Amino acid sequence: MPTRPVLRELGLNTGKKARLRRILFRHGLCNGTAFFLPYDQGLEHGPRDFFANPAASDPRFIVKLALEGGFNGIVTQIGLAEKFYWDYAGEVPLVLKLNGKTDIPADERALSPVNATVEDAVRLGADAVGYTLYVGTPAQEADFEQYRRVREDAHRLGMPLIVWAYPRGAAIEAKGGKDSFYAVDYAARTASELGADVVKVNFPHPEKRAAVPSSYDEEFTTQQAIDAVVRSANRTLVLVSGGAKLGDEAMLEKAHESMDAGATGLIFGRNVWQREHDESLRFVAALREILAKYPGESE
Ligand SMILES: O=C(CO)COP(=O)(O)O
Repeated sequence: MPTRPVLRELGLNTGKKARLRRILFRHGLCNGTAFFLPYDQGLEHGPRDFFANPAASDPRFIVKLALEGGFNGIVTQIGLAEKFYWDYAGEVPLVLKLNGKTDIPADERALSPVNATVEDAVRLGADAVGYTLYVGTPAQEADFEQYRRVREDAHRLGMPLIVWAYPRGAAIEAKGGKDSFYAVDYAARTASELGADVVKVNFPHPEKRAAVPSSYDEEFTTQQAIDAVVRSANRTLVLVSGGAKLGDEAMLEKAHESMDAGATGLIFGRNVWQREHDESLRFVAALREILAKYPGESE
């Protein structure tokens, strides 16, 4: 079983360490695990994601949920951070997403353009920045180059860098798809090799296979698959994403398996906020009970 890396093993400079500690421990409010509330789906998927709970289209609904649910941070694009974070600045850590795109064009040549800078994140009082890296698309080369500049700025300004490592494109589809074990494992390794402090991955599905024989053909359990993904990320902290809304039992099971594998935490959006406020908080409390079993070290 892989072990979860601790802060001193991550090669952080002082600013990154200070900010990551603020996120993971929140001055004693949190236990060294991470539970993020992402809120960039309005850009990435469009307002249809709010149909299930129209109240969630208001960013204030999300920040209230983040505060009452004891989240380690919220994730937004710059427009919402500029207009809504002022009221809550310093109360809940902000992760500023630096790139993003709509889902209107097809994914095949996916490249998520940068629309904000690490300097913006510093000005807004953010404790981390997020970058979506599409692994395996024909635009990968340009993506790596764009990413390199963000990584350099994040290092210079002491800002933790969280990489949304998303396998995409026809080559990935041929090898089992974006949430196959192959694709998620490769994406985790890529983010680690390219210097991410934290990587966000989808939960791997070992039953999704390539059409042609591959090294991922053996029968793997989901636990073995997520163990391997965390091992591939090595000294990059792993966050496991929620994805489209599933049954609560399935989500709690996913959370258990991820934490057992050595993940640092969870980043669940739609599964949390596509329901009314009290119902969200009940679900969050069940997830927090799981995270409470995996306290981390502060050094
Ligand atoms: O990280 C995420 C979006 O940025 C994950 O969001 P979902 O849980 O809604 O898939």
